[in-house]
Amino acid sequence: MSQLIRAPLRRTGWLACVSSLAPRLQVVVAPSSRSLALTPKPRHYSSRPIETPTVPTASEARKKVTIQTIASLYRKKTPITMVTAFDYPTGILADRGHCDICLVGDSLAMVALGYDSTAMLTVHDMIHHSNAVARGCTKAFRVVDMPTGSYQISPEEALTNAFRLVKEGRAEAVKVEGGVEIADTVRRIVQAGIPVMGHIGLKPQHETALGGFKIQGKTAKKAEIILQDALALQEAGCFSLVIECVPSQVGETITQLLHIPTIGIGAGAHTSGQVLVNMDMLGIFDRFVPKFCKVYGHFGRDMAKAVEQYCTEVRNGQFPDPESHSYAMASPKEQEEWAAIAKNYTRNA
Ligand SMILES: Nc1nc(=O)c2c([nH]1)NC[C@@H]1CN(c3ccc(C(=O)N[C@@H](CCC(=O)O)C(=O)O)cc3)CN21
Ligand SMILES: CC(C)C(=O)C(=O)O
Repeated sequence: MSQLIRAPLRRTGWLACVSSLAPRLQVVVAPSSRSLALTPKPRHYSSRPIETPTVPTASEARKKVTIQTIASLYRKKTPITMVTAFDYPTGILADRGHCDICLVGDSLAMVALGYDSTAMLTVHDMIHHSNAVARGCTKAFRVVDMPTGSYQISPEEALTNAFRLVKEGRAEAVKVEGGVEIADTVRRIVQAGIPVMGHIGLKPQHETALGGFKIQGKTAKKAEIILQDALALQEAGCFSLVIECVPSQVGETITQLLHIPTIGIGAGAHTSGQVLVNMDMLGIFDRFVPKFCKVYGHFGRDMAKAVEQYCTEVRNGQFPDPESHSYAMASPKEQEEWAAIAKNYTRNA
């Protein structure tokens, strides 16, 4: 036991979980080589635990969020929380933050891949990112954006691509932007058993047609078109709708007129839930910050500071520390022998 887990003095964070599992795994004494191969071996980490644990244990214990959980939160008028994720660590973050829904949004094109818009993303890109998120996010309900061009050609092609996101990308639901014009497509996907989230108001995939990321529904007539889109998507079977960048009154009234939950982003305080892009609310993406976004931490700045400090310490010899960040030979005797061996070698010019 002591050889397998060299218990550090401070057992915190993930290492605490690993070492607390170890005794249970250890009592399995393998009677044959076959079962030996099946016995899970505790992993040995010689690294120290991180100083500040990031795992509140209660979060690990929380139940899987399903589509019924979402419906139940909506019935109880409990605000529904959604945050975006695009890879393994941000998927973990969605779970540890106790988010109900984790959205693999196509905003990842801008915040994770550095594109100027979401237009260039492919189904393959979304599968790649969604899979990484699914490895980190196992509790929140995972919704994956269908990239532009993957659902507009025909309902058949949309269904094929939705199934790819489910089968290859482990999506639990897909999200599509649009209204009346995509209702048949939504119906087709829903009938095949894949939950669909709609997205109305500002549709970032229509950016060039709209002339930019602009507030939608500022006049009563334009707000009514958004309402009609909402009703068409509800009718087609969407389990929920994102409403983006509309006046609060529009977000509120549409929410009141629907019997499915609305998730707002820049749609005021009276939608059934809220969503933000992770890198915006963490203060990491700073190419632009939409007015609707609240920045909850300045991690971009802090991360840059940390990398800068590391470089400074390497340059001035402070890192690595000869004790805490370095390894020793097996014994002083081995060390002496190694020095003696090294003397037999000369440096090539
Ligand atoms: N980082 C990031 N955050 C997002 O929320 C986001 C993306 N990327 N990419 C895809 C879409 C684009 N979105 C955006 C982007 C910018 C604004 C924005 O700056 N809007 C103006 C409104 C201007 C007006 O019409 O008056 C604002 O001032 O908030 C809004 C939504 C939302 N999505
Ligand atoms: C802005 C949110 C709702 C989204 O669709 C995305 O992240 O792509």
